Amino acid sequence: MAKIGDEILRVEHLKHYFTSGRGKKKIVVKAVDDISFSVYKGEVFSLVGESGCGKTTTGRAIIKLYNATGGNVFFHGQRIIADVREAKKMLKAGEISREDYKQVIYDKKFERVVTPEMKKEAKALTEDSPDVQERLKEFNDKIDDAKKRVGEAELELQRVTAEAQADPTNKELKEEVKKAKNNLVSTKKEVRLNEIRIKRVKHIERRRILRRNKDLMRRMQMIFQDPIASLNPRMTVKEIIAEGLRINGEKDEAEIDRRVKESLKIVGLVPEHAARYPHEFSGGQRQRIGIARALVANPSFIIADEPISALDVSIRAQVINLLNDLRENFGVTILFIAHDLSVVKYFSDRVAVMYFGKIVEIGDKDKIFDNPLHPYTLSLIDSIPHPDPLYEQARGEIKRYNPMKQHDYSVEGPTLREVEPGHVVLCNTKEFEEYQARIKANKK
Ligand SMILES: Nc1ncnc2c1ncn2[C@@H]1O[C@H](COP(=O)(O)OP(=O)(O)OP(=O)(O)O)[C@@H](O)[C@H]1O
Repeated sequence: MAKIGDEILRVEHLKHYFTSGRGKKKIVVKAVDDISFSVYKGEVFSLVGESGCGKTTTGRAIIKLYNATGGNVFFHGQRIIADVREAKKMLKAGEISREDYKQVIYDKKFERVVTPEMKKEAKALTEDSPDVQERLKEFNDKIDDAKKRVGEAELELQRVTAEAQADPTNKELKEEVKKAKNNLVSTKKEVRLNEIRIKRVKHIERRRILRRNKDLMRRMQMIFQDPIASLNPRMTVKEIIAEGLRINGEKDEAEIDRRVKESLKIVGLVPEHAARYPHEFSGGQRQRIGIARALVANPSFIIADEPISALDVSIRAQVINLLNDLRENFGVTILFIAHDLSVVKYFSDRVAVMYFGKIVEIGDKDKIFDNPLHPYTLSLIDSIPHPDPLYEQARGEIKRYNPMKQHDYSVEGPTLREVEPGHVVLCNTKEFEEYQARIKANKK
């Protein structure tokens, strides 16, 4: 098992709402409704839940294929999604300092820097940067000082020119005019020089921000559910895999070639495959191409959105084993989105269970599968088909989750609470006590 380490991703109160229609006909679908969790280096963290509960939307919001409605997301400690509205509320309520609020604004700009308006945003961000502000102030002060001296030099030149005109034979005065002219030119040059310095500082900062942002987001990659729809049929395998490298500025053809071949090899394909088109491959091979495309960027974190559900049962295990190898050999952390619980049980370290846009339970795989607490998790686990047909026949009807019947939130609503170390359940106080009693009884 790979060593599990520091927090690599932190999701705080993430929301994603889809809206359609206007006015009275406006419909809001709260696909992801205030979810929080962390993912640690080297682990496989699975998001499970029935179709439509918001798993895919969560993955897409994290990698910024969607613009999140609210919440914060940190990746390698850097905020990549920032909630300005929430921060404003917290500032008003005195819950955060003005400095913290400014940081959120700064991060919001950083977040947007990966969109098409990259350069524009980086420019705005540059002008806000405290370091840049300090340097710009230094140069602006120099410009102000030099401009003052330009004014003085102009007056001096006028004065000596008038004197020289009044006394045209005076050689000394002629010399003074020359000196005054030179002084004016060099002082003007000083102004110009500092203006250029300002431009350069801004330019360098802008480049630095863009690079930081690209480098960071490149470390997060996604593997999609449908390997057919997610590969451009008109591009060769090499072009598909190399696309990400080219977008990120790689121009060296030999290097591109080397990295494409390396990625193909890791996913079990051969270099000769690079010249072919996606339709020449089977479903499983196409998914391998999708994985190679993600891998070429050397990611630390992969969001695998139902990567095997569109594949033939016979090749699912191969793709899962490949993902497992990536984790073992390259320390890649995986957010695995799936509804096939038997795969999740085999493949995950920790599991989060989602129901209608909310997380209802998070815990180590063993806790979720052997000792589920939330009634929705119980019904989900209960619905896993058992390999023994006799057992299947005997177990009777699967208990369906019915939130209206199974909870009483009339007095107190639920919040996510830690019922035992590393095991969090959505519950109110009464349920919390029941769950704790159940854990105690199970331990006896
Ligand atoms: N582009 C969209 N526009 C409007 N509603 C959407 C959109 N995409 C998803 N939804 C809705 O958001 C909710 C969550 O969908 P999502 O695809 O995230 O769920 P899921 O758990 O990944 O489901 P599945 O396992 O079927 O992929 C669903 O009610 C879905 O209908």
